[in-house]
Amino acid sequence: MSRRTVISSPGKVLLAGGYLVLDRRFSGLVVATSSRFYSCVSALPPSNSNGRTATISVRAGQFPSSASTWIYKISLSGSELVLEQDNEVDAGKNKFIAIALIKTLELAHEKIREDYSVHDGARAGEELLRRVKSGESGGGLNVIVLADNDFYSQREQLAAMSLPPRLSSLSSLTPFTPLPRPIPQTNKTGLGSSAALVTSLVASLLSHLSIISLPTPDTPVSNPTYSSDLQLVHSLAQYAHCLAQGKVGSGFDVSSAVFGTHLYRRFSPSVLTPLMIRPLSSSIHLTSSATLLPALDPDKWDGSTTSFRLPRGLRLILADVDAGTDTPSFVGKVLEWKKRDPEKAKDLWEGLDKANMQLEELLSNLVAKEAEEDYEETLRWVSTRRFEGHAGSEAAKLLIEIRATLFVIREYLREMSELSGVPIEPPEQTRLLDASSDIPGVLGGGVPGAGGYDAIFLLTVDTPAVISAVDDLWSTWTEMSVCPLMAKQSDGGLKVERVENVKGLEEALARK
Ligand SMILES: Nc1ncnc2c1ncn2[C@@H]1O[C@H](COP(=O)(O)OP(=O)(O)O)[C@@H](O)[C@H]1O
Ligand SMILES: C[C@@](O)(CCOP(=O)(O)OP(=O)(O)O)CC(=O)O
Repeated sequence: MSRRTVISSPGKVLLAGGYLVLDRRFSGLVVATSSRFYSCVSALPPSNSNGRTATISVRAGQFPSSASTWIYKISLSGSELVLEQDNEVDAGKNKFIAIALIKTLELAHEKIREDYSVHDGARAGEELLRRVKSGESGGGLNVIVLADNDFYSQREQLAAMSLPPRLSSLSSLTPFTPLPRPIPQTNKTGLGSSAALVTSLVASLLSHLSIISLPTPDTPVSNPTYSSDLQLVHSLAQYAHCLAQGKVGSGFDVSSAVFGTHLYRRFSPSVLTPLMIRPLSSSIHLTSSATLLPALDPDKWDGSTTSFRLPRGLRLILADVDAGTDTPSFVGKVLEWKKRDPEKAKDLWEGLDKANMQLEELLSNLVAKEAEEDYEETLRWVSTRRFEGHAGSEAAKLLIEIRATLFVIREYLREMSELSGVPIEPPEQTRLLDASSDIPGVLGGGVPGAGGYDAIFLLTVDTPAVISAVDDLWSTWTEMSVCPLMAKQSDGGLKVERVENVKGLEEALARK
Protein backbone atom coordinates (compact mmCIF):
# COMPACT_ATOMS: atom_id res chain seq x y z
CA MET A 1 0.00 0.00 0.00
CA SER A 2 1.19 3.53 -0.72
CA ARG A 3 2.38 5.83 2.03
CA ARG A 4 -0.40 6.99 4.30
CA THR A 5 -0.25 9.91 6.75
CA VAL A 6 -2.84 9.99 9.52
CA ILE A 7 -3.02 12.86 11.97
CA SER A 8 -5.64 13.53 14.61
CA SER A 9 -6.66 16.59 16.60
CA PRO A 10 -8.74 16.59 19.77
CA GLY A 11 -12.05 18.35 20.33
CA LYS A 12 -12.29 21.05 23.01
CA VAL A 13 -14.26 22.30 25.97
CA LEU A 14 -13.75 25.84 27.20
CA LEU A 15 -14.25 25.14 30.92
CA ALA A 16 -13.77 28.73 31.98
CA GLY A 17 -13.07 32.00 30.23
CA GLY A 18 -15.87 32.22 27.64
CA TYR A 19 -16.05 35.79 26.22
CA LEU A 20 -13.17 36.96 28.44
CA VAL A 21 -10.73 34.97 26.34
CA LEU A 22 -11.52 37.27 23.40
CA ASP A 23 -9.51 39.90 25.29
CA ARG A 24 -5.76 39.37 25.67
CA ARG A 25 -5.89 40.57 29.26
CA PHE A 26 -7.72 37.40 30.23
CA SER A 27 -7.07 33.70 29.82
CA GLY A 28 -9.30 30.70 29.30
CA LEU A 29 -9.07 27.14 30.59
CA VAL A 30 -9.41 24.90 27.57
CA VAL A 31 -9.59 21.16 28.00
CA ALA A 32 -8.95 18.85 25.05
CA THR A 33 -11.18 15.81 24.70
CA SER A 34 -10.44 12.14 24.13
CA SER A 35 -12.73 12.38 21.09
CA ARG A 36 -10.71 13.25 18.01
CA PHE A 37 -10.90 14.30 14.41
CA TYR A 38 -8.77 12.24 11.97
CA SER A 39 -7.33 13.26 8.66
CA CYS A 40 -5.84 10.54 6.47
CA VAL A 41 -3.80 11.39 3.36
CA SER A 42 -2.63 8.93 0.71
CA ALA A 43 -1.91 8.98 -3.01
CA LEU A 44 -4.62 8.84 -5.64
CA PRO A 45 -4.01 6.24 -8.35
CA PRO A 46 -2.05 7.50 -11.39
CA SER A 47 -4.17 9.37 -13.86
CA ASN A 48 -3.60 10.13 -17.51
CA SER A 49 -4.15 13.83 -17.01
CA ASN A 50 -1.37 16.05 -18.26
CA GLY A 51 1.76 16.66 -16.23
CA ARG A 52 0.66 20.07 -15.06
CA THR A 53 -2.48 19.11 -13.19
CA ALA A 54 -3.34 17.04 -10.14
CA THR A 55 -6.40 16.26 -8.06
CA ILE A 56 -7.00 16.57 -4.33
CA SER A 57 -10.09 14.74 -3.18
CA VAL A 58 -11.34 15.25 0.38
CA ARG A 59 -14.11 12.96 1.59
CA ALA A 60 -15.93 13.23 4.92
CA GLY A 61 -15.98 9.49 5.52
CA GLN A 62 -19.03 9.14 7.75
CA PHE A 63 -21.36 11.27 5.63
CA PRO A 64 -23.26 10.45 2.41
CA SER A 65 -20.46 10.13 -0.09
CA SER A 66 -21.47 12.15 -3.14
CA ALA A 67 -22.63 15.17 -1.13
CA SER A 68 -19.58 14.96 1.12
CA THR A 69 -16.65 14.50 -1.24
CA TRP A 70 -15.05 17.72 -2.38
CA ILE A 71 -12.85 17.29 -5.44
CA TYR A 72 -10.35 19.96 -6.37
CA LYS A 73 -8.18 20.28 -9.43
CA ILE A 74 -4.79 21.92 -9.14
CA SER A 75 -3.22 23.26 -12.28
CA LEU A 76 0.01 25.02 -13.06
CA SER A 77 -0.32 27.67 -15.71
CA GLY A 78 2.46 30.14 -16.33
CA SER A 79 3.43 31.60 -13.01
CA GLU A 80 0.21 30.62 -11.27
CA LEU A 81 -0.99 27.58 -9.43
CA VAL A 82 -4.78 27.43 -9.43
CA LEU A 83 -7.09 25.38 -7.22
CA GLU A 84 -10.62 24.86 -8.51
CA GLN A 85 -13.40 22.68 -7.20
CA ASP A 86 -14.51 20.17 -9.81
CA ASN A 87 -17.81 19.02 -8.35
CA GLU A 88 -19.49 22.05 -6.83
CA VAL A 89 -22.84 21.12 -8.35
CA ASP A 90 -22.95 17.75 -6.55
CA ALA A 91 -21.25 18.56 -3.29
CA GLY A 92 -21.57 22.32 -2.84
CA LYS A 93 -18.69 24.19 -1.31
CA ASN A 94 -16.89 23.36 1.88
CA LYS A 95 -15.24 26.64 2.81
CA PHE A 96 -13.18 25.19 5.63
CA ILE A 97 -11.67 22.56 3.35
CA ALA A 98 -11.15 24.78 0.31
CA ILE A 99 -9.44 27.49 2.34
CA ALA A 100 -7.32 25.01 4.31
CA LEU A 101 -6.16 23.50 1.00
CA ILE A 102 -5.22 26.69 -0.81
CA LYS A 103 -3.47 28.16 2.24
CA THR A 104 -1.59 24.93 2.87
CA LEU A 105 -0.44 24.82 -0.75
CA GLU A 106 0.58 28.47 -0.57
CA LEU A 107 2.63 27.88 2.56
CA ALA A 108 4.12 24.69 1.13
CA HIS A 109 5.21 26.60 -1.94
CA GLU A 110 6.90 29.28 0.16
CA LYS A 111 8.62 26.65 2.29
CA ILE A 112 9.90 24.77 -0.75
CA ARG A 113 11.28 28.02 -2.07
CA GLU A 114 12.93 28.86 1.22
CA ASP A 115 14.13 25.51 2.51
CA TYR A 116 15.35 24.04 -0.73
CA SER A 117 16.78 27.27 -2.02
CA VAL A 118 14.57 26.88 -5.09
CA HIS A 119 14.47 30.63 -5.45
CA ASP A 120 12.79 30.37 -8.79
CA GLY A 121 9.12 30.50 -7.76
CA ALA A 122 7.90 28.71 -10.89
CA ARG A 123 10.29 25.80 -10.29
CA ALA A 124 9.15 25.62 -6.68
CA GLY A 125 5.60 25.40 -8.01
CA GLU A 126 6.61 22.44 -10.16
CA GLU A 127 8.25 20.76 -7.19
CA LEU A 128 5.07 21.28 -5.14
CA LEU A 129 2.94 19.75 -7.90
CA ARG A 130 5.36 16.82 -8.11
CA ARG A 131 4.93 16.20 -4.38
CA VAL A 132 1.13 16.43 -4.61
CA LYS A 133 1.26 13.85 -7.42
CA SER A 134 3.66 11.69 -5.38
CA GLY A 135 6.04 11.59 -8.34
CA GLU A 136 5.69 12.31 -12.02
CA SER A 137 2.69 10.20 -12.93
CA GLY A 138 0.54 10.12 -9.77
CA GLY A 139 -3.00 11.47 -9.80
CA GLY A 140 -2.78 13.54 -6.62
CA LEU A 141 -3.98 13.16 -3.05
CA ASN A 142 -6.82 11.26 -1.53
CA VAL A 143 -7.87 12.65 1.86
CA ILE A 144 -10.45 11.04 4.11
CA VAL A 145 -11.56 12.92 7.22
CA LEU A 146 -13.41 11.19 10.03
CA ALA A 147 -14.65 12.53 13.35
CA ASP A 148 -15.29 10.49 16.46
CA ASN A 149 -19.01 9.97 17.07
CA ASP A 150 -19.06 12.61 19.82
CA PHE A 151 -18.68 15.46 17.36
CA TYR A 152 -22.22 14.97 16.03
CA SER A 153 -25.48 14.26 17.79
CA GLN A 154 -26.08 10.49 17.89
CA ARG A 155 -29.65 10.69 19.18
CA GLU A 156 -31.16 9.33 15.97
CA GLN A 157 -28.62 6.54 15.65
CA LEU A 158 -29.31 5.45 19.24
CA ALA A 159 -33.06 5.62 18.68
CA ALA A 160 -32.72 3.53 15.51
CA MET A 161 -31.05 0.83 17.63
CA SER A 162 -33.76 1.24 20.31
CA LEU A 163 -31.13 2.39 22.77
CA PRO A 164 -31.73 5.15 25.32
CA PRO A 165 -29.50 8.24 25.20
CA ARG A 166 -27.16 6.97 27.93
CA LEU A 167 -23.43 6.63 28.34
CA SER A 168 -23.71 2.86 28.31
CA SER A 169 -25.45 2.99 24.92
CA LEU A 170 -22.77 5.04 23.22
CA SER A 171 -20.23 2.24 23.23
CA SER A 172 -22.68 0.12 21.18
CA LEU A 173 -22.36 2.53 18.27
CA THR A 174 -19.91 1.58 15.53
CA PRO A 175 -16.89 3.88 15.63
CA PHE A 176 -17.32 6.65 13.05
CA THR A 177 -20.98 5.66 12.67
CA PRO A 178 -22.30 6.55 9.21
CA LEU A 179 -24.68 9.49 9.43
CA PRO A 180 -27.69 9.79 7.15
CA ARG A 181 -27.59 13.45 6.09
CA PRO A 182 -24.93 15.80 4.73
CA ILE A 183 -22.98 17.93 7.23
CA PRO A 184 -25.09 21.12 7.09
CA GLN A 185 -28.17 19.07 8.09
CA THR A 186 -26.38 17.27 10.92
CA ASN A 187 -26.44 18.55 14.52
CA LYS A 188 -23.04 19.26 16.07
CA THR A 189 -22.31 18.88 19.76
CA GLY A 190 -19.93 21.78 20.26
CA LEU A 191 -16.57 19.99 20.36
CA GLY A 192 -15.33 22.28 17.61
CA SER A 193 -15.53 20.21 14.44
CA SER A 194 -14.26 22.92 12.10
CA ALA A 195 -11.17 23.74 14.19
CA ALA A 196 -10.26 20.07 14.60
CA LEU A 197 -10.89 19.48 10.89
CA VAL A 198 -8.77 22.40 9.71
CA THR A 199 -5.95 21.61 12.15
CA SER A 200 -5.70 17.91 11.34
CA LEU A 201 -6.10 18.58 7.62
CA VAL A 202 -3.39 21.22 7.47
CA ALA A 203 -1.01 19.12 9.57
CA SER A 204 -1.57 15.91 7.62
CA LEU A 205 -1.03 17.65 4.27
CA LEU A 206 2.11 19.52 5.35
CA SER A 207 3.48 16.33 6.79
CA HIS A 208 2.58 14.16 3.77
CA LEU A 209 4.19 16.70 1.44
CA SER A 210 7.35 16.64 3.62
CA ILE A 211 7.05 20.33 4.42
CA ILE A 212 7.14 19.70 8.15
CA SER A 213 8.37 16.73 10.07
CA LEU A 214 6.23 15.35 12.82
CA PRO A 215 7.35 12.47 15.03
CA THR A 216 6.63 8.81 14.44
CA PRO A 217 3.45 7.61 16.15
CA ASP A 218 5.15 6.58 19.37
CA THR A 219 7.05 9.79 20.04
CA PRO A 220 5.12 12.54 21.83
CA VAL A 221 4.49 15.47 19.53
CA SER A 222 5.30 17.72 22.48
CA ASN A 223 8.97 16.74 22.06
CA PRO A 224 10.87 20.07 21.60
CA THR A 225 12.39 18.84 18.31
CA TYR A 226 9.03 19.36 16.67
CA SER A 227 8.11 22.62 18.32
CA SER A 228 8.73 24.96 15.40
CA ASP A 229 6.77 22.74 13.01
CA LEU A 230 3.91 22.56 15.50
CA GLN A 231 3.93 26.34 15.81
CA LEU A 232 3.70 26.57 12.05
CA VAL A 233 0.73 24.19 11.96
CA HIS A 234 -0.86 26.29 14.69
CA SER A 235 -0.50 29.64 12.97
CA LEU A 236 -1.52 28.28 9.57
CA ALA A 237 -4.58 26.54 11.03
CA GLN A 238 -5.56 29.69 12.95
CA TYR A 239 -5.27 31.72 9.77
CA ALA A 240 -7.24 29.29 7.59
CA HIS A 241 -9.90 28.84 10.28
CA CYS A 242 -10.34 32.61 10.72
CA LEU A 243 -10.59 33.12 6.97
CA ALA A 244 -13.23 30.40 6.66
CA GLN A 245 -15.19 31.78 9.62
CA GLY A 246 -14.92 35.25 8.19
CA LYS A 247 -13.68 36.64 11.50
CA VAL A 248 -10.82 36.47 13.95
CA GLY A 249 -12.20 34.73 17.08
CA SER A 250 -10.13 34.04 20.16
CA GLY A 251 -8.66 30.88 18.62
CA PHE A 252 -8.72 28.66 21.71
CA ASP A 253 -10.30 25.87 19.66
CA VAL A 254 -7.47 25.69 17.13
CA SER A 255 -4.91 26.12 19.88
CA SER A 256 -6.24 23.10 21.78
CA ALA A 257 -6.53 21.12 18.54
CA VAL A 258 -2.75 21.57 18.23
CA PHE A 259 -1.49 21.72 21.82
CA GLY A 260 -4.18 19.90 23.83
CA THR A 261 -5.30 21.03 27.29
CA HIS A 262 -3.88 24.35 28.51
CA LEU A 263 -4.41 27.81 29.88
CA TYR A 264 -4.89 29.91 26.76
CA ARG A 265 -4.12 33.54 26.14
CA ARG A 266 -5.05 34.69 22.69
CA PHE A 267 -2.82 36.26 20.03
CA SER A 268 -3.36 39.90 19.06
CA PRO A 269 -5.85 40.03 16.20
CA SER A 270 -3.44 42.44 14.48
CA VAL A 271 -1.10 39.49 13.83
CA LEU A 272 -3.62 38.26 11.26
CA THR A 273 -5.12 41.53 10.06
CA PRO A 274 -2.66 42.08 7.18
CA LEU A 275 -3.45 38.58 5.88
CA MET A 276 -7.19 38.88 6.48
CA ILE A 277 -7.60 41.99 4.37
CA ARG A 278 -6.05 40.42 1.27
CA PRO A 279 -8.76 39.43 -1.20
CA LEU A 280 -9.40 35.71 -0.94
CA SER A 281 -8.01 34.03 -4.02
CA SER A 282 -7.93 30.46 -5.24
CA SER A 283 -4.66 30.94 -7.06
CA ILE A 284 -1.08 31.33 -5.93
CA HIS A 285 1.28 33.72 -7.69
CA LEU A 286 4.41 31.66 -7.83
CA THR A 287 6.84 34.45 -8.54
CA SER A 288 5.60 37.02 -6.00
CA SER A 289 7.58 37.32 -2.80
CA ALA A 290 6.56 35.21 0.17
CA THR A 291 3.81 36.68 2.36
CA LEU A 292 2.58 33.81 4.49
CA LEU A 293 5.81 32.64 6.06
CA PRO A 294 6.77 36.06 7.42
CA ALA A 295 3.26 36.62 8.85
CA LEU A 296 3.00 33.13 10.33
CA ASP A 297 6.45 33.34 11.91
CA PRO A 298 6.05 32.10 15.51
CA ASP A 299 7.97 35.15 16.77
CA LYS A 300 5.12 37.38 15.63
CA TRP A 301 2.53 35.37 17.49
CA ASP A 302 2.08 36.83 20.94
CA GLY A 303 -0.45 34.34 22.33
CA SER A 304 0.52 31.88 25.01
CA THR A 305 -0.23 28.37 26.13
CA THR A 306 0.56 27.59 29.76
CA SER A 307 0.55 23.96 30.69
CA PHE A 308 -2.34 22.80 32.80
CA ARG A 309 -4.27 19.57 33.28
CA LEU A 310 -7.12 18.18 35.30
CA PRO A 311 -6.12 16.25 38.42
CA ARG A 312 -5.93 12.46 38.29
CA GLY A 313 -9.07 10.76 39.55
CA LEU A 314 -11.37 13.54 38.35
CA ARG A 315 -13.39 13.31 35.19
CA LEU A 316 -14.92 15.77 32.86
CA ILE A 317 -18.35 14.62 31.63
CA LEU A 318 -20.08 16.39 28.79
CA ALA A 319 -23.63 16.40 27.57
CA ASP A 320 -25.26 17.53 24.40
CA VAL A 321 -28.51 19.23 25.38
CA ASP A 322 -31.40 19.50 23.00
CA ALA A 323 -33.75 22.16 24.24
CA GLY A 324 -35.38 22.69 20.89
CA THR A 325 -33.94 26.21 21.00
CA ASP A 326 -31.52 27.40 18.41
CA THR A 327 -28.58 29.15 20.02
CA PRO A 328 -27.55 32.01 17.77
CA SER A 329 -24.16 33.59 18.12
CA PHE A 330 -24.05 35.36 21.46
CA VAL A 331 -20.71 37.06 21.10
CA GLY A 332 -21.95 40.21 19.32
CA LYS A 333 -24.69 40.80 21.90
CA VAL A 334 -22.40 40.34 24.88
CA LEU A 335 -19.86 42.74 23.40
CA GLU A 336 -22.65 45.28 22.72
CA TRP A 337 -23.69 45.14 26.35
CA LYS A 338 -20.07 45.62 27.39
CA LYS A 339 -19.95 48.79 25.32
CA ARG A 340 -23.26 50.01 26.72
CA ASP A 341 -22.33 49.52 30.33
CA PRO A 342 -18.52 49.58 30.44
CA GLU A 343 -18.16 50.21 34.19
CA LYS A 344 -20.39 47.35 35.27
CA ALA A 345 -18.97 45.05 32.58
CA LYS A 346 -15.42 45.77 33.67
CA ASP A 347 -16.18 44.91 37.31
CA LEU A 348 -18.01 41.77 36.31
CA TRP A 349 -15.30 40.56 33.93
CA GLU A 350 -12.57 41.21 36.47
CA GLY A 351 -14.49 39.35 39.17
CA LEU A 352 -15.22 36.47 36.81
CA ASP A 353 -11.61 36.33 35.68
CA LYS A 354 -10.48 36.11 39.30
CA ALA A 355 -12.80 33.14 39.83
CA ASN A 356 -11.61 31.49 36.59
CA MET A 357 -7.97 31.88 37.57
CA GLN A 358 -8.73 30.61 41.04
CA LEU A 359 -10.23 27.49 39.51
CA GLU A 360 -7.03 26.97 37.53
CA GLU A 361 -4.90 27.47 40.63
CA LEU A 362 -6.97 25.11 42.77
CA LEU A 363 -6.91 22.39 40.11
CA SER A 364 -3.14 22.78 39.72
CA ASN A 365 -2.72 22.64 43.50
CA LEU A 366 -4.71 19.43 43.51
CA VAL A 367 -2.46 18.01 40.77
CA ALA A 368 0.45 18.72 43.12
CA LYS A 369 -1.22 16.55 45.78
CA GLU A 370 -1.70 13.52 43.51
CA ALA A 371 1.31 11.70 44.92
CA GLU A 372 0.20 12.08 48.53
CA GLU A 373 -0.84 9.04 50.45
CA ASP A 374 -4.39 10.10 51.27
CA TYR A 375 -5.20 11.38 47.76
CA GLU A 376 -7.22 8.35 46.66
CA GLU A 377 -8.95 8.09 49.99
CA THR A 378 -9.99 11.72 49.84
CA LEU A 379 -11.51 11.23 46.40
CA ARG A 380 -13.43 8.22 47.71
CA TRP A 381 -14.65 10.31 50.62
CA VAL A 382 -15.95 12.93 48.28
CA SER A 383 -17.63 10.39 46.07
CA THR A 384 -19.54 8.71 48.84
CA ARG A 385 -20.54 11.68 50.99
CA ARG A 386 -21.87 15.04 50.21
CA PHE A 387 -19.59 17.97 50.60
CA GLU A 388 -20.89 19.15 53.94
CA GLY A 389 -18.76 18.25 56.91
CA HIS A 390 -15.09 18.58 57.65
CA ALA A 391 -12.30 18.72 55.21
CA GLY A 392 -10.03 15.91 56.31
CA SER A 393 -6.94 16.80 54.34
CA GLU A 394 -5.41 19.43 52.10
CA ALA A 395 -6.76 17.62 49.03
CA ALA A 396 -10.26 17.60 50.56
CA LYS A 397 -10.05 21.33 51.22
CA LEU A 398 -9.05 21.87 47.61
CA LEU A 399 -11.94 19.75 46.34
CA ILE A 400 -14.39 21.75 48.45
CA GLU A 401 -12.91 25.01 47.17
CA ILE A 402 -13.05 23.78 43.58
CA ARG A 403 -16.74 23.09 44.06
CA ALA A 404 -17.34 26.54 45.57
CA THR A 405 -15.42 28.22 42.73
CA LEU A 406 -17.44 26.41 40.06
CA PHE A 407 -20.56 27.82 41.71
CA VAL A 408 -19.08 31.33 41.85
CA ILE A 409 -18.24 31.20 38.14
CA ARG A 410 -21.82 30.20 37.39
CA GLU A 411 -23.14 33.08 39.50
CA TYR A 412 -21.09 35.53 37.47
CA LEU A 413 -22.29 33.99 34.21
CA ARG A 414 -25.91 34.26 35.33
CA GLU A 415 -25.35 37.89 36.24
CA MET A 416 -23.83 38.45 32.82
CA SER A 417 -26.88 36.72 31.28
CA GLU A 418 -29.22 39.06 33.10
CA LEU A 419 -27.32 42.24 32.34
CA SER A 420 -26.69 41.46 28.69
CA GLY A 421 -30.00 39.76 27.96
CA VAL A 422 -28.08 36.80 26.49
CA PRO A 423 -29.08 33.37 27.87
CA ILE A 424 -25.51 32.26 28.70
CA GLU A 425 -26.74 30.14 31.61
CA PRO A 426 -30.51 30.11 31.05
CA PRO A 427 -32.82 28.94 33.87
CA GLU A 428 -33.32 25.53 32.20
CA GLN A 429 -29.57 24.93 32.37
CA THR A 430 -29.43 26.24 35.95
CA ARG A 431 -31.95 23.62 37.00
CA LEU A 432 -30.07 20.83 35.22
CA LEU A 433 -26.69 21.93 36.59
CA ASP A 434 -28.02 22.33 40.14
CA ALA A 435 -29.58 18.87 40.12
CA SER A 436 -26.42 17.35 38.60
CA SER A 437 -24.18 19.13 41.10
CA ASP A 438 -26.24 17.67 43.92
CA ILE A 439 -25.13 14.12 43.11
CA PRO A 440 -22.49 12.93 45.58
CA GLY A 441 -19.12 12.93 43.85
CA VAL A 442 -20.01 15.69 41.41
CA LEU A 443 -17.85 18.72 42.15
CA GLY A 444 -19.92 21.02 39.97
CA GLY A 445 -20.26 22.06 36.38
CA GLY A 446 -21.21 24.77 34.00
CA VAL A 447 -22.04 25.82 30.48
CA PRO A 448 -18.96 25.55 28.27
CA GLY A 449 -17.70 28.28 25.95
CA ALA A 450 -20.31 30.80 24.96
CA GLY A 451 -22.99 28.94 26.96
CA GLY A 452 -26.60 28.71 25.85
CA TYR A 453 -28.90 25.73 25.73
CA ASP A 454 -26.68 23.34 23.81
CA ALA A 455 -24.26 21.74 26.23
CA ILE A 456 -23.13 21.33 29.81
CA PHE A 457 -20.04 19.96 31.49
CA LEU A 458 -19.58 18.41 34.91
CA LEU A 459 -16.42 17.86 36.88
CA THR A 460 -16.78 14.69 38.92
CA VAL A 461 -14.84 12.17 40.90
CA ASP A 462 -14.17 9.40 38.41
CA THR A 463 -15.82 6.31 39.88
CA PRO A 464 -18.35 4.08 38.12
CA ALA A 465 -20.95 4.83 40.81
CA VAL A 466 -20.70 8.60 40.33
CA ILE A 467 -20.76 8.33 36.57
CA SER A 468 -23.79 6.07 36.54
CA ALA A 469 -25.64 8.35 38.98
CA VAL A 470 -25.08 11.20 36.52
CA ASP A 471 -26.18 8.96 33.64
CA ASP A 472 -29.36 8.04 35.57
CA LEU A 473 -30.27 11.64 36.31
CA TRP A 474 -29.69 12.79 32.75
CA SER A 475 -31.61 9.94 31.15
CA THR A 476 -34.66 10.71 33.27
CA TRP A 477 -34.47 14.48 32.88
CA THR A 478 -37.67 15.65 31.24
CA GLU A 479 -37.38 19.41 30.83
CA MET A 480 -34.76 19.02 28.08
CA SER A 481 -33.28 16.04 26.32
CA VAL A 482 -29.78 15.44 27.71
CA CYS A 483 -27.47 13.05 25.90
CA PRO A 484 -24.02 12.36 27.37
CA LEU A 485 -20.90 12.28 25.21
CA MET A 486 -18.28 9.53 25.44
CA ALA A 487 -15.43 12.03 25.67
CA LYS A 488 -13.27 12.46 28.72
CA GLN A 489 -10.60 15.05 29.23
CA SER A 490 -7.33 14.30 27.50
CA ASP A 491 -4.10 16.24 27.71
CA GLY A 492 -2.66 15.61 24.27
CA GLY A 493 -3.01 17.75 21.16
CA LEU A 494 -2.07 16.91 17.59
CA LYS A 495 -1.10 13.27 17.20
CA VAL A 496 0.48 11.18 14.48
CA GLU A 497 -1.59 8.01 14.39
CA ARG A 498 -1.02 4.39 13.54
CA VAL A 499 -4.29 3.32 11.92
CA GLU A 500 -4.32 -0.05 13.67
CA ASN A 501 -4.23 1.65 17.08
CA VAL A 502 -7.49 3.53 16.52
CA LYS A 503 -10.53 1.33 17.00
CA GLY A 504 -12.65 1.10 13.86
CA LEU A 505 -10.51 3.49 11.82
CA GLU A 506 -9.30 0.97 9.24
CA GLU A 507 -12.88 -0.21 8.65
CA ALA A 508 -14.18 3.36 8.41
CA LEU A 509 -11.47 4.29 5.91
CA ALA A 510 -12.41 1.28 3.78
CA ARG A 511 -16.13 2.18 3.71
CA LYS A 512 -17.42 3.83 0.58
N1 LIG B 1 -16.63 15.77 9.15
C1 LIG B 1 -16.47 16.90 8.46
N2 LIG B 1 -15.98 16.86 7.22
C2 LIG B 1 -15.82 17.97 6.49
N3 LIG B 1 -16.13 19.19 6.92
C3 LIG B 1 -16.62 19.31 8.17
C4 LIG B 1 -16.80 18.17 9.00
N4 LIG B 1 -17.30 18.59 10.18
C5 LIG B 1 -17.42 19.94 10.10
N5 LIG B 1 -17.00 20.38 8.90
C6 LIG B 1 -16.94 21.77 8.42
O1 LIG B 1 -17.07 22.63 9.52
C7 LIG B 1 -18.25 23.44 9.38
C8 LIG B 1 -18.90 23.63 10.75
O2 LIG B 1 -18.22 24.64 11.40
P1 LIG B 1 -18.87 25.48 12.59
O3 LIG B 1 -20.26 25.83 12.24
O4 LIG B 1 -17.89 26.54 12.95
O5 LIG B 1 -18.99 24.39 13.72
P2 LIG B 1 -18.03 23.98 14.89
O6 LIG B 1 -18.43 24.85 16.04
O7 LIG B 1 -18.30 22.52 15.12
O8 LIG B 1 -16.66 24.23 14.44
C9 LIG B 1 -19.10 22.66 8.41
O9 LIG B 1 -19.97 23.52 7.71
C10 LIG B 1 -18.07 22.05 7.48
O10 LIG B 1 -17.61 22.99 6.54
C1 LIG C 1 -17.56 33.23 23.33
C2 LIG C 1 -16.20 32.65 23.04
O1 LIG C 1 -15.28 33.13 24.00
C3 LIG C 1 -16.20 31.16 23.19
C4 LIG C 1 -17.06 30.36 22.27
O2 LIG C 1 -16.84 29.04 22.61
P1 LIG C 1 -17.67 27.79 22.13
O3 LIG C 1 -17.02 26.60 22.74
O4 LIG C 1 -19.11 28.02 22.47
O5 LIG C 1 -17.34 27.86 20.61
P2 LIG C 1 -17.98 27.39 19.25
O6 LIG C 1 -17.19 26.17 18.84
O7 LIG C 1 -17.70 28.57 18.36
O8 LIG C 1 -19.43 27.11 19.47
C5 LIG C 1 -15.77 33.07 21.63
C6 LIG C 1 -14.31 32.78 21.33
O9 LIG C 1 -13.52 32.59 22.25
O10 LIG C 1 -13.93 32.79 20.13
